[in-house]
Amino acid sequence: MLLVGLTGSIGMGKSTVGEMFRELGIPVYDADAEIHKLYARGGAGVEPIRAAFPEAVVDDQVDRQRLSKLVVGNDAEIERLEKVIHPLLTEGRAAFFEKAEKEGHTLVVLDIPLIFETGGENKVHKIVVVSAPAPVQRERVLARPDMTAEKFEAILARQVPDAEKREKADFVINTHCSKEETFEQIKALVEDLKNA
Ligand SMILES: CC(C)(COP(=O)(O)OP(=O)(O)OC[C@H]1O[C@@H](n2cnc3c(N)ncnc32)[C@H](O)[C@@H]1O)[C@@H](O)C(=O)NCCC(=O)NCCS
Ligand SMILES: Nc1ncnc2c1ncn2[C@@H]1O[C@H](COP(=O)(O)OP(=O)(O)OP(=O)(O)O)[C@@H](O)[C@H]1O
Repeated sequence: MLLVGLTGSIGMGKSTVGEMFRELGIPVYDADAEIHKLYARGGAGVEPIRAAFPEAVVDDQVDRQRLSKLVVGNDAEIERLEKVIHPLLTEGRAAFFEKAEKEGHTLVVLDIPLIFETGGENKVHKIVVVSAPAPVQRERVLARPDMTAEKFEAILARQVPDAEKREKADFVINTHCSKEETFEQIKALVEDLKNA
């Protein structure tokens, strides 16, 4: 089974492109959605996080904002968090692969926002990076509710730069165009990958 990593910096169109793969019948594993499930009330991550970061759990669920304040920008604390979360993610991913294999899929997509930042690039066969010019990215992100220029700059500063992602990619999807045009790029890419 061919494992394709999908990534891109904030606002570049990763979620939109992930949906396009799904529309074409390709199973997509969404790392961020899995983390949300782990952190929700009753999720498998709540008690392990409570043990490691007691202040991050409120009302029996993980408060991402609080957790973020405790770990983001502190390498040692991020590492401590990853030691708790990554084994749980690995379990869920194994279940995803098993299901896809049973259903006869030969190609799956893993939507992993921080694939380069977390060393995930060695765990997939091909990497697709979604990209658009910086001013387009900025305009998209600043249009979101609760977003400020400061917040955007802080997130950008912690992500591997777009230029470096593009360099490391096997395929770059341009999202500075209509969604129809992006969908055409995805259809062509899927044909290429299936014939690879
Ligand atoms: C730290 C958490 C709570 C922050 O959540 P929040 O919703 O506030 O923001 P988001 O997820 O977009 O992350 C914001 C920024 O935090 C930094 N960051 C988050 N996780 C990591 C990490 N594992 N390594 C390095 N930087 C990280 C990045 O700079 C990122 O851009 C969350 O990202 C988390 O639980 N991360 C641990 C799980 C993980 O390794 N995720 C990576 C994707 S698979
Ligand atoms: N051709 C295109 N392809 C993809 N997205 C597009 C395109 N044209 C406009 N957009 C818009 O750009 C925005 C990209 O948002 P999306 O949530 O897909 O990005 P993301 O990379 O997943 O962001 P984040 O990293 O914050 O999760 C959306 O509002 C989408 O409608």
